[in-house]
Amino acid sequence: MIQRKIEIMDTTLRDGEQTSGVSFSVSEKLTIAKLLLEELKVDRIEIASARVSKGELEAVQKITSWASSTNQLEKIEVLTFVDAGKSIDWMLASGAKVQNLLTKGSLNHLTHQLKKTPKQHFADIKATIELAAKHHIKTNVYLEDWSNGMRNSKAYVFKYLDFLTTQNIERILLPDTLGILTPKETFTFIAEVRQKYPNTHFDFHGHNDYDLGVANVMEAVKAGANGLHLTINGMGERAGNAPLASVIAVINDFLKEVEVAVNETALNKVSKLVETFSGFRIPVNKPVVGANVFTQTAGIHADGDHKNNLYFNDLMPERFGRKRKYALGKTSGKANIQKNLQDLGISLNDDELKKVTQRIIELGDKKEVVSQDDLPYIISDVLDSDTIEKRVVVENYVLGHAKGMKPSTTLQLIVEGVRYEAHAQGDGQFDAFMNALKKLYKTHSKKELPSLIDYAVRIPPGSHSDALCETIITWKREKNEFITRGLDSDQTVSAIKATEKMLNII
Ligand SMILES: CC(C)C(=O)C(=O)O
Repeated sequence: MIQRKIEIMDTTLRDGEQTSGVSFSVSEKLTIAKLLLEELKVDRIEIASARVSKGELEAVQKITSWASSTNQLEKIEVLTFVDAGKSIDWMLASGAKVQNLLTKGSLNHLTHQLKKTPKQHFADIKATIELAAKHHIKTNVYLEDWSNGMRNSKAYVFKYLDFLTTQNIERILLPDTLGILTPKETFTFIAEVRQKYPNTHFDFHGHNDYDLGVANVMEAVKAGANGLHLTINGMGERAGNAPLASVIAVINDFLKEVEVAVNETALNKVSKLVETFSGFRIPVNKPVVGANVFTQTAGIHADGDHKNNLYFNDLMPERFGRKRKYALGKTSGKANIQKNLQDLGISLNDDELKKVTQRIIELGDKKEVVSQDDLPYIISDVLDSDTIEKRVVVENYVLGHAKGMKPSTTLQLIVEGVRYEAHAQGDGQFDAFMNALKKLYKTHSKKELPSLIDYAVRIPPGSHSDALCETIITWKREKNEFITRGLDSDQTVSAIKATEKMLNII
C-alpha cells in the first residue's frame, strides 16, 4: 500500500516556549533544534516569533547558520506578522528563509482586533508575501482563529482561501487557536477545505484546551491534512499543543494509510532534554514519555507478563528507547519482586523471598517509594538481621529536637525479657540516644559498650530522596573492629537499627 506522507512541524521552540514561565536560552534553542532535526527527524521546526527580542534574534541566527551548513535551511520557520515589512527586515537579519505569516482566520478577529475589512487585510497580506518573495523568503500563512472562523464566518474563510490559493505561498496553516474543536468538527472542517482546494498543502495546528488535541489531530489526518504542528511534552499556550510523542504513536499504530519520518526511539531522550531545559515537568502519567507509563505496579500484572505477556499492548517501551519496570510497594507482590531480582541477577530461595516481600510491603505501607536500586540494600538488611539472635530489643524511644533546647532521648530497652528505661541529652538526636543507652548499660549491665569509631550514611544510587537511607557504623571493642548497618527512610532510625544490631552481637 502506498502511504501518504504527513509532514511533522515541531513548534516547541515557538508555541512551546509560550508555555507560561518558560524561556529557552540561545544555546538551549540550538541544542533542541539540532536534536529535533537530526535525531528525532521531524520535517520542519518553527523556532521563534520575529521581533521578540535580541536574544531571540541571536538564537535564530545561530540555528540558521548551523542549518545552512547542514543544508537544512528550508526546514527552519519563523512566525512573522503583517507589519509593513518590519518582520521581513528581522527575517533578513536572522538568516531565516521561511516565514509563517500570522493573519486572521475569522471575521471576528479581523473586525475586532485589526479593525480592518477583508479587502484591506488581503491587500496587506499580498504586499507582505510579495516583499518576502523579493528577498527570497518563502511564505506559509497561518489563519489565526480558523476554527472559530469555520464555525461562525465560513463565507469569510472561503473568500480568504480563494484569495490565498492564488498567491505565491507554500502552505496554509489552520490553527484551532483556542482548542475549541471536537474531533467530529475537525474532520468535517479539514475535509471541507481539502475538497475545495485539493492541490493546496494544509497543516493542522491543534491546541489541547479540552484534552482533545491528539483526537483532533487524528481526525485531521483522516480528513486529509498534509501536515501537523506538534510540541514536545505538549508544551504551549494555556493547556498546550497536541503532544508530539502521543501523536506519533497514534499515527504509527492506528493510521496505517499515512506515514511519518519521525524516529520513535529518540522521543524519550528529546522529551527529557526539553523537560530539563524548560523546567516544565512531564506528568508521570503522560503517555509514552511519563515516568510511570511503562511501570506495572499491581502484582497481578507482573504475574500476567510472566505468563504469555498477558498485560502488554502495542506500546512496547523499547520502541521509545525505554524499558518496562515493575514497581516495588505494598501492592507489588512476589511477581514484581522476582522481575526486579531477575534484572539485577539476584536469586533468593522461597523463604528469603517471602521475608524480602514482607519488608517491601512494610515500607510501602509507610508510603515510601521503593526502587530497584534499593532492593540489594533491603535484601542485605533482611538477610543480615535474620542471622542475628535478638536478645536485646530497642522497644520504644522518644527523640526530642526543638529549637533552643538540647536534643534528648527517652529510651526503653528490653534485655532478655526485662524492660529498662533511661533519659539523656546529647549534641544531636543520635548522640542523645547513645547517651541514654550508655546510662542503661552503666547501671544495669556488666558489659562494656564498644566505641563508635566511624559513622557513614548513604542513599542507594538512583533512590528517591524520600526513600531509603543506610547507616553504616564501625564499632571498636578492645582491638576488634566490626560493622553494623541499619536501613530506614529516616536517618536517625537507620542509625538506631544499626546500633540495635551491635547490641545483639556483643
Ligand atoms: C500564533 C498562532 C499561529 C497560534 O499559535 C495559534 O493560533 O494557535
